[in-house]
Amino acid sequence: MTELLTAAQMRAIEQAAIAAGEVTGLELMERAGQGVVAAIFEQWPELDADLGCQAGEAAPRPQVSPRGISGQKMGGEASRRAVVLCGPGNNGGDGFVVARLLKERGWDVEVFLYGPPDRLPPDAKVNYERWRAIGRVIEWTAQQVGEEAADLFVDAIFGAGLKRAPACEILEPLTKLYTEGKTFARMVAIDAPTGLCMDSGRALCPEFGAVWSWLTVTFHRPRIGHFIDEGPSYCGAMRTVDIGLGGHDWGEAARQAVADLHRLEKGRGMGRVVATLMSPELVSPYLGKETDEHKYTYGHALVLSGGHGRSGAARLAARGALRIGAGLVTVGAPRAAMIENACQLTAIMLRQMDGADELRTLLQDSRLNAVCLGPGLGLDADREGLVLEALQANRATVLDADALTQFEDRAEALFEVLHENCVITPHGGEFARLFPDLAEKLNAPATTGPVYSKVDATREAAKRAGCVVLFKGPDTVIAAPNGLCSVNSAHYDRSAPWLATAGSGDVLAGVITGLMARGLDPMQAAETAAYIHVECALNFGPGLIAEDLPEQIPAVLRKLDIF
Ligand SMILES: NC(=O)C1=CN([C@@H]2O[C@H](COP(=O)(O)OP(=O)(O)OC[C@H]3O[C@@H](n4cnc5c(N)ncnc54)[C@H](O)[C@@H]3O)[C@@H](O)[C@H]2O)[C@@H](O)CC1
Ligand SMILES: Nc1ncnc2c1ncn2[C@@H]1O[C@H](COP(=O)(O)OP(=O)(O)O)[C@@H](O)[C@H]1O
Ligand SMILES: [K+]
Repeated sequence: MTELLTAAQMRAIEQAAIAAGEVTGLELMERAGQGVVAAIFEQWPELDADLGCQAGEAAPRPQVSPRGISGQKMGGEASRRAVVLCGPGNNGGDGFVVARLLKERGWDVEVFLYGPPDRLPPDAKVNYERWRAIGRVIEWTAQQVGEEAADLFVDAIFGAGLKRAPACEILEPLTKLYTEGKTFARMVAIDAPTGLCMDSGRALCPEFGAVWSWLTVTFHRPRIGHFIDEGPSYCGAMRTVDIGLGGHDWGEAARQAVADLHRLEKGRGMGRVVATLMSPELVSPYLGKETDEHKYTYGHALVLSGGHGRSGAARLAARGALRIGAGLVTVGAPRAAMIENACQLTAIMLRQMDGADELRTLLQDSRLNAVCLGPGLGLDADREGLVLEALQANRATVLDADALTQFEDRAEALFEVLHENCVITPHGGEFARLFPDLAEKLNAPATTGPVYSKVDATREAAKRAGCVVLFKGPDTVIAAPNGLCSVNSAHYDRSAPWLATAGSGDVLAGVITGLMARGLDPMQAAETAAYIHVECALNFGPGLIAEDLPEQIPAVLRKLDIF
């Protein structure tokens, strides 16, 4: 399990290990530098002379292309030359270690320092001196940095200590190098690209953003900002290096802290629960079916259809619910949409259902244990009654799309009736309709950190709504009212841009509904569905349309070893 930490939590873990005498700061810095160098050669093996690669060989295309620009062939003349850009703190200290280790491997290394050497913190100062014994340090000038060329650039300017937007004289020359294609070769960020808030994934400098990197190497555990918002675009590819802090099981400690809501609210200190990064181990292990059971064991999901010509979204959701293993799935359609639904449904059942009264009658059947409303539902006045009726019936309920938009400007009315067995699944626009103040905070320009993040916003929304909120995107954030939070990332090796297709969210809503029909609690259903949804997209690959998603579920389940 991967816990995503805040910068403050990471600092606390380091300090605890140092205070306990397990390790010194200097040792951690040395391991960090070693880890960065190892990660560089893992990412670009052609740079490792020991592997016999030729100097000046072309760099492979990075896994993620900042701003979509693909990797470029680098100049051969300047091969094995590194430019290490050091800042005034311990991030700079890591940079001096990297410079020394590269020099020891025969590299030509140029080191720039931003800030006066006599103000470096102690560990960084030691490594500055060690470097000075073998190489020179050039005082930072924007002009000189902007003229550099190298096989490898190392961003060791700011990491976890970043408090405000870096000065223009730092970011401007790096932007110049980037736009001129010089850092296309290889730019590696230590801990984080300079300028990126590690808690939020937001860049602090409105003019220059943060440093576009091809590889970011962080330590112990990734931070939240590596996985949400703009973070992944700036980070390029991600590697997390073990620096020997493994004894601190922060993940478990953080989960226990959930019980203490007072501590949760204290803000960004030690008590704040971290988010979890979704991974296969966190997918519910209870998705298989047992030999002796029958269909009603696995629940009966009801998906409400929109009117004539608007019923496709409900069928997508229903298909998702059935494929994930709900025992039975019924589409409830208004009279006008009965024929089109009947023509296209087979294993999924169909019931005519016009209006809230008929929904109430239908839900007298207690076996209908999960309801999905929203996909294609429409915004007619009577739709609100359907949503309220479904919520009053106290079933596991998933609200998406129109069921959320319906309550724009009247979100409080919805929050009053939402209950703890609900999941709401807004995309950015729907989130802003229900939580305009949170969306405003999230989108407000920020120049000082830590910045209010998508994790903060989703957790606050869940608390306010009193149910699980799944805030969609390539960085889907899922939060429960008790503060539990996870991030389902479709970045790095899980990049799934083909999910940006009409109807994919409808399938997700259906899969969550199917899982809740099967008895999963709302948080687990939302997390599991979000993970499987991205896996389906990855399994299918390019050309994906929403109809393909449910059809990938069997293969994804097999891959997860679920039978
Ligand atoms: N001993 C340790 O605790 C370890 C620290 N490590 C490294 O240390 C880094 C954190 O070091 P620091 O806490 O010294 O912080 P940084 O090196 O990230 O920042 C240096 C200092 O710059 C100042 N600053 C912040 N924003 C600024 C701005 N916009 N303009 C000018 N100055 C600004 C702050 O006072 C900050 O303390 C990590 O990112 C990691 O790279 C690693 O070596 C692992 C071990
Ligand atoms: N670039 C992307 N990478 C990965 N997932 C994405 C991307 N864009 C959208 N998604 C996912 O696709 C789904 C889109 O849902 P939504 O916006 O509700 O679309 P629709 O209403 O058309 O179904 C969400 O699950 C979202 O997380
Ligand atoms: K950095």
